[in-house]
Amino acid sequence: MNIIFTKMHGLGNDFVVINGIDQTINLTPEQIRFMSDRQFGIGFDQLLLVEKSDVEDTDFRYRIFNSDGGEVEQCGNGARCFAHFVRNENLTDKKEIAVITKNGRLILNVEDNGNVTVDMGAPILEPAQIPFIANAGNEDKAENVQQKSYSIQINQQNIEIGAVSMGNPHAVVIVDDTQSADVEKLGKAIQESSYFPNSVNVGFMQVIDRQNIKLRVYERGVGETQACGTGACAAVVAGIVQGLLDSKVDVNLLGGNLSISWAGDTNPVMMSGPTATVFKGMISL
Ligand SMILES: N[C@@H](CCC[C@H](N)C(=O)O)C(=O)O
Repeated sequence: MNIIFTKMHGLGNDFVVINGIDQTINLTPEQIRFMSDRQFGIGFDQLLLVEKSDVEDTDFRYRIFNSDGGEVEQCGNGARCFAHFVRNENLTDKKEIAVITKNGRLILNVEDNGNVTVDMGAPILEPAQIPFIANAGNEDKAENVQQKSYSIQINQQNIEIGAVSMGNPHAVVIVDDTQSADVEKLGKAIQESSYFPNSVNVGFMQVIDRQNIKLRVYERGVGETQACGTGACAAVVAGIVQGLLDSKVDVNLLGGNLSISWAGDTNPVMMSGPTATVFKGMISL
């Protein structure tokens, strides 16, 4: 099988994007893992598959696979790349594009300056829906009820986290300095803990001031990436809930900056940022 793909990235979070409307694509997790390999394959953090939508008032279906081959609910940087991809492939000429993901509906807006603003929907803070088990392994502790932050036990240490779903699960740890944070060791330990039954993306946030944060993210199914769009949204939501941030925040990730805003409650989180197309290619499987 020959597959035509486009390599894209959003702030260095890189993707292989495949037009599954003009090509018949059925990939196994093994094939995705092979393609994601940076030595033996193409190399990417996520594979994005564009399909026709069977949902009313929605232009496309947008499927997301991590480099470990697992299909996931949401990808913020990917959504921005997706918007440019469907326009570049002449699949649409719309500037406002509605897509359905495993998690629900997203609205993408291609701005005149080329940036894409995504309505990421309202964040979910209710533990059971993230899913997050606040009292895992210690059922006599406080119940699994919504709090501003939670203390969890990781490697015999108490770690304070914010827990947020942006369609996919996120834990947010506040650190003094993202540069010296033990992103891989702590990220992996939180991911593997019984607090998050579906695993979790772990963000390490340094609050610079009320409108600026630095963020590194250890992603589920990938490891540390240069940027994570849903991670940026989750970190800003966690910071706002804890009273540390204003409603509009610049998020400085390893690969560059995203602008995130949230007016609280059931309002949607808005994410704005750039995308880039790197090359087009064909792979034979
Ligand atoms: N890089 C993404 C998130 C991709 C999915 C994530 N690794 C998960 O498993 O939930 C983004 O930009 O949001």
